[in-house]
Amino acid sequence: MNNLDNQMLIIFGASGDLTVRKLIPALYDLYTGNFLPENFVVLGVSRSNLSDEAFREKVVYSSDFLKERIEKDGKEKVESFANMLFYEDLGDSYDTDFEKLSNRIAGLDTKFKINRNYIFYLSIPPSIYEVVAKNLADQKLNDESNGWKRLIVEKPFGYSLETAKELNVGLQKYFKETQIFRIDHYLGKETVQNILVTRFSNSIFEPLWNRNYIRHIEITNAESVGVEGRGGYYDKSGALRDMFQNHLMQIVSIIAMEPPINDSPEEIRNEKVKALQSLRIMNDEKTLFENTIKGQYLSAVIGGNKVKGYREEEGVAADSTTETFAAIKFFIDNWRWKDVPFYVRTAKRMPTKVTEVVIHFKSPHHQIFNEQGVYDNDNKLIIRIQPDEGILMKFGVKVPGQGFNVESANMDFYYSSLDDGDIMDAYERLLLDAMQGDATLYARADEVEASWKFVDPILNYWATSKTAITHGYSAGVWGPKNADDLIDGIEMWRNPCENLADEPSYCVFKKK
Ligand SMILES: NC(=O)C1=CN([C@@H]2O[C@H](COP(=O)(O)OP(=O)(O)OC[C@H]3O[C@@H](n4cnc5c(N)ncnc54)[C@H](OP(=O)(O)O)[C@@H]3O)[C@@H](O)[C@H]2O)C=CC1
Ligand SMILES: O=C1O[C@H](COP(=O)(O)O)[C@@H](O)[C@H](O)[C@H]1O
Repeated sequence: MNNLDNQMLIIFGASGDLTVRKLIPALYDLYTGNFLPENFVVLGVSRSNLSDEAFREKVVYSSDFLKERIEKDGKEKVESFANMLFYEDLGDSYDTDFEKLSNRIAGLDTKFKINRNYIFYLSIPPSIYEVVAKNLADQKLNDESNGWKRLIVEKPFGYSLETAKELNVGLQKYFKETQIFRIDHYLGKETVQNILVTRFSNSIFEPLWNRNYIRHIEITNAESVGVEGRGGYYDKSGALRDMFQNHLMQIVSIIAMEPPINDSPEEIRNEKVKALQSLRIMNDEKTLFENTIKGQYLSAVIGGNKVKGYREEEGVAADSTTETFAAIKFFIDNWRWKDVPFYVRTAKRMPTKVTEVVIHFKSPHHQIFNEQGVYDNDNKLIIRIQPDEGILMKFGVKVPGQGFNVESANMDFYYSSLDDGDIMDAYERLLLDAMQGDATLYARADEVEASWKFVDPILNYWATSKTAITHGYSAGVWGPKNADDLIDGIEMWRNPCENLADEPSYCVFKKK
């Protein structure tokens, strides 16, 4: 048990996929890890008609996502967790019944001495975020004069700059910005947070972290899966909205930010937003044509199995031009990053699941030694966000023997090598932070808007211009060939696993 305030987590959309697959397992792990407050209640809310018992059955006892943990922990532990869960239905519409909901919350509050500390988690379609915020406010459930109130909002946060702004205004009518927690689960990943520590607690990195020493920065987010039954949603979204605008822009902001004066949520987010506000907006057709590539996966046979092409997926239009691959080259116009290209790509149906940031350092000003083998004359710092979380440093060493020949060597750190190397799941970490009132790892309104401001012109260009071609790529390769043209005159994308001897841990798919 820890010293968190007693509190209630009210999940809207409690019958949905996210609750079952992510939120309840994260809460279960917080419970078994003794992270929850002494008195803690979860109230699930949806339109479906469920009793408390039926809700517990659905999200705990018959959960595929808890199966292993439940088997390990035994009946008693599971029951005591399940007994914290309650359910209330809201009828057919989220427009009514909030008085009934408010009464239920008050009843549970009194019974479990919750002291009116509430987190409302919106795990519902974004179209009703504002309605729920309003209805909560009508019931004074936003009022912090007695107990604190927090509102967690799921992605997508808007569909464009305009809709994101509208949503911010809509929510801020009822909740103060300090009460609003916009979740981005990439910020909950240990390795994303570790970028801050790597940069700002090591005097060997930060002095080099600028245009004087860094040649370019590359970020790859690859998934081997396709749209996995989410074709209907994905076809209206695409890779740029689904991954780039939020998760990858968050990583960019942490890589690019200036040192904050301390580690408070506001200071860290102040610096992140400044980096996002310095993104060079691409407004003309020529720049957009030359710096953005979109692609869509085609059917292929992978490991003897036929994999569907994107347009054959359920819920996807037969003539869809929605991108499942996006690669963007861009610049950050500030003192630190002048003329340093950032190359960022994200895609589904790639050879493996991997997310990594590669800092490519410049070559020494004057090279006096011979190169040998694969040594390509520059140092690389590779931050493995997932899987095999860790950091790989590539540097030149002398080849043993006569002369001064140089080859590339690795210094490789794996989180799993730490004694306490167990990594908290992102949702577990983010829920715990919200329970503590720590918004560092949540996106602020201005960050979201700055990111949309950069992404909007790309989306508009892709949606309207004849020059914005959707390039096909076979499922299971590293995207369309054209994406290599983005990296001009330097080298190709660093496709992980091309040199197996170099990075064996990454590359299970190749070793099979
Ligand atoms: N699933 C995931 O992995 C991820 C989801 N998200 C976001 O989380 C949120 C929830 O996602 P997910 O659980 O997958 O969604 P689901 O489609 O599973 O639905 C979530 C809940 O919303 C309720 N609901 C659906 N339509 C309406 C409606 N028109 N009015 C009121 N309630 C409705 C459903 O319950 P009922 O019909 O009983 O009311 C259900 O409980 C979304 O905003 C999504 O974008 C973000 C990242 C990942
Ligand atoms: O938000 C999303 O993220 C997942 C990828 O998350 P990860 O933690 O497994 O890297 C992605 O599959 C999904 O399309 C997107 O909506």
